[in-house]
Amino acid sequence: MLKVRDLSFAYDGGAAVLDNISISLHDGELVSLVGPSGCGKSTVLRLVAGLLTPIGGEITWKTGQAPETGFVFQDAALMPWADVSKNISLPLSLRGQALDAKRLEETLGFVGLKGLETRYPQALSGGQQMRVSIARALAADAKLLLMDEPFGALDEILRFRMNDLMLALKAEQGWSGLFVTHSIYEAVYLSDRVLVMDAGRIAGEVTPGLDRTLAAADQRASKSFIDAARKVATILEAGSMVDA
Ligand SMILES: Nc1ncnc2c1ncn2[C@@H]1O[C@H](COP(=O)(O)OP(=O)(O)OP(=O)(O)O)[C@@H](O)[C@H]1O
Repeated sequence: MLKVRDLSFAYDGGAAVLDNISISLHDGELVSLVGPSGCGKSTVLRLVAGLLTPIGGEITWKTGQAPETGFVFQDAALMPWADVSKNISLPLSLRGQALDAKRLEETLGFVGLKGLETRYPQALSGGQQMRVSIARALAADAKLLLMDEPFGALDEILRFRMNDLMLALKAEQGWSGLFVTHSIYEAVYLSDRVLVMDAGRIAGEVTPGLDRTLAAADQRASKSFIDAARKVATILEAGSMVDA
């Protein structure tokens, strides 16, 4: 779907924040970027989203142009004046399109929000708000999700549930995703591949190869999971600590 080749970037003529980064993302794949604070993870997402222009290298798409893309951030960033339905249809409304009732119903079902369509954000729990944010990203038939620490502010129990929701949605809908996280375990649990970043470069890559037929708790206790987490941790330990 996406090839990032020898990408370099600096903010406002300053020192390089990314140094010759190369990443590929295949159709239907979820790839995580994990690394210490300040190593450049969010900058990669911003470049892929076209919000920043690289100073070197290139980003190319299989189809010649970026696919329909959805964004999910740590802050659910819902509009307080709009109910759940209106928040979910907002990206399409901004493009002058309407979200048809069937698609809205389907999307609410995917994220377990049926019955809450007329609630306002302030009357939703943190997990429900995050579900609205995910539904909003998916409602416009996104083929690519760019996710920046989406579950970083949630407690661990809710975070586990949201991880399972993402896996179920991906299996059902087949989108691809780039997922930024500080959590080694979240990266391993969710990803087809984990890219370990350190100080503006890719320091290593780990393919967890988990058996997706296992139940969540068994998955997290499986040898593949523990081995993959150890490999990611070892690469991180060998790197420098940006901002430490
Ligand atoms: N708008 C900006 N202007 C100048 N420098 C920036 C800007 N945004 C980020 N940086 C710097 O670029 C570097 C990479 O930042 P980035 O946000 O991509 O890192 P990150 O790995 O996502 O960090 P975190 O995990 O803390 O969110 C950091 O040194 C940061 O201070």
